[in-house]
Amino acid sequence: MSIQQGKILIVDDDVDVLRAARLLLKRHFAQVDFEKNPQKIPYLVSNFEYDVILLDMNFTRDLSSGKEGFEWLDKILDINPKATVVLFTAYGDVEMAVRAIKAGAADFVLKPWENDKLLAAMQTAVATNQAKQEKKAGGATLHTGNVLIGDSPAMQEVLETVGRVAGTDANILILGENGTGKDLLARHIHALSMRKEKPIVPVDLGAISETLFESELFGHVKGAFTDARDDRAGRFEEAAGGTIFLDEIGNISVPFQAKLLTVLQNRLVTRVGSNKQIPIDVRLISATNKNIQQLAASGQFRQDLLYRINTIEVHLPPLRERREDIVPLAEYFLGMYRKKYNRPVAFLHETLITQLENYEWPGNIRELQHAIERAVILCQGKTLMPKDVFVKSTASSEKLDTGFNLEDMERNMIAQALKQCNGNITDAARELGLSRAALYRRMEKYNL
Ligand SMILES: Nc1ncnc2c1ncn2[C@@H]1O[C@H](COP(=O)(O)OP(=O)(O)OP(=O)(O)O)[C@@H](O)[C@H]1O
Repeated sequence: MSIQQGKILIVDDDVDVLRAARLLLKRHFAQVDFEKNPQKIPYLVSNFEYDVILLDMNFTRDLSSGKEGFEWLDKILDINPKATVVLFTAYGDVEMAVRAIKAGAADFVLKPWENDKLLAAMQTAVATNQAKQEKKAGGATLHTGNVLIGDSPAMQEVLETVGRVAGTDANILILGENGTGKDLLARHIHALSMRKEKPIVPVDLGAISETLFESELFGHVKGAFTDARDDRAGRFEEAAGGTIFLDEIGNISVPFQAKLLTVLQNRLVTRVGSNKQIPIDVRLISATNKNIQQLAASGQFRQDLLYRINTIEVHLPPLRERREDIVPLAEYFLGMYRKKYNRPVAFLHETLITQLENYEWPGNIRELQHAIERAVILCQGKTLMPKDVFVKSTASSEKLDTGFNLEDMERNMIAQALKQCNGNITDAARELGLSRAALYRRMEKYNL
């Protein structure tokens, strides 16, 4: 028996499954980590590189539809679009397998599993992932690269401010519309700080349910509630020595604002179900796309919490207010995706440049990035033309007359939800019952 190179993460809330799968896989792969709490997935996937993630489809919240597995799959692919995920389920059927593969999973294994089958699926997945990585080694940057482009005067001002404060421990609040680069800027600040050797732990507060809020942020002890089978550290403890990035902070309810404020004031957390106070050592960066001053003025956001988190306030301007960055960003994404997809295209046509510069980019850099990615895939020649980037949507006009079309209906519902929520992604995702990542992927698919 030989040990294959490969780093595997197993996520399953059934400890027996974890133990048995790990025992089997450990005999064949160099490293096998396991985690029983799916809420840890974003942290693990952001901070460690796994060749394959073996993901349970059915966690305690919902025992058979696999919905939770699909949501976690979406999240993983949002953090790392190149991740290789194999889904694991006791309730699987062919239909679910097909949906899983369509949603981006590499494979599907049924529980109870046959050792040979699980092993074969994992070996293939590891090999596929390693081939993908070798291709990438030609120099292509990750989908969500860490390069921050910003030569415009507006961005230079932002970068100058963060350059001055990154090395201090000051709390920073980043304000900006969806897709302006708040997450990227938070990582940039962390990378410039004295805490850079320690983790940055992102927490999407818009995606955490009220019931999980406290246990997620502050941790819990065994027996604190029905599913608390072990002691677990919260995100504040995980970020020890590093940075905690509280994204979508404008979304939390007033009672939780009070709890967060107490933790930030006392710099102590108490795990749910315990009365022991644990000191925390973190740098706090928060972000929101909401008008937080207005929320504070109307009583929806506590003024004292706002004072606590916005020692330094950084406004990330929308792309339409830094038009000088549009072409450098477009060129950067062009280079990144031509390598990723191995396409011949290398130039932006002059007319396209003018159109890119004049467009309003309501979805900001994320919209530009998706538009260029799609165009690179579609473009046949060496020069990207306006028609490659500004594709007219055909979904409703061409297909509806053939009768009901599921894709058209989905597209229309998403468009309506976005309109109703004034383009706010978090609110629209909630209305539609989707994760933000899933909504982004569909917006990209339907060119919305
Ligand atoms: N200045 C930049 N240079 C290069 N890439 C950028 C820049 N700003 C943003 N991006 C890219 O654009 C995409 C969106 O950025 P990011 O996720 O940081 O935005 P955000 O403001 O946090 O969005 P949201 O509010 O929707 O969560 C990411 O893929 C990011 O890497």
